[in-house]
Amino acid sequence: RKPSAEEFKRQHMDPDSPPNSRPTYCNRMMRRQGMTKGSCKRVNTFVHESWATVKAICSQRQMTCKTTRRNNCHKSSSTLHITECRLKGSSKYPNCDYTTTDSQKHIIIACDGNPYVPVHFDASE
Ligand SMILES: Nc1ncnc2c1ncn2[C@@H]1O[C@H](C(=O)NS(=O)(=O)C[C@H]2[C@@H](O)[C@H](n3ccc(=O)[nH]c3=O)O[C@@H]2CO)[C@@H](O)[C@H]1O
Repeated sequence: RKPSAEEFKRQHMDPDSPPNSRPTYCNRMMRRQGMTKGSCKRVNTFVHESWATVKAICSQRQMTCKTTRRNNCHKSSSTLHITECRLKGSSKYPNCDYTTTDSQKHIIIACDGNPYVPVHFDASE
């Protein structure tokens, strides 16, 4: 599927819920957002900030992406509230079982298109 802002929002935006360290958050959200169909997505980060805040990262200085050699990545100037979901080793499809880890980290996203908007979550640090 072509990466798009809508795809980014579906996979990575959860502005309405505060950082959520309930252990079931990831199991619920990964299913609700459609990332456990066909296979269990291994790693996924949800960002508990507004779309305006995340969109604004695209105007930060561009940098080389961590996961590709493209240079349309941008790092947030401040740390953001995120929840990282990581598939447990013991998890067996279709029961996708995730760890839920809250943190406040800088995020690195790729932006594309006109308007120039977030399309890919690259990394956090
Ligand atoms: N520069 C670009 N510019 C424009 N587009 C670009 C660019 N780069 C890729 N795409 C496209 O994006 C699409 C895509 O899904 N890429 S993905 O690497 O698999 C996404 C990762 C991420 O969702 C998740 N993850 C990972 C770490 C973490 O901390 N948190 C976390 O959530 O895991 C996934 C796998 O790592 C794909 O179509 C690719 O072509």
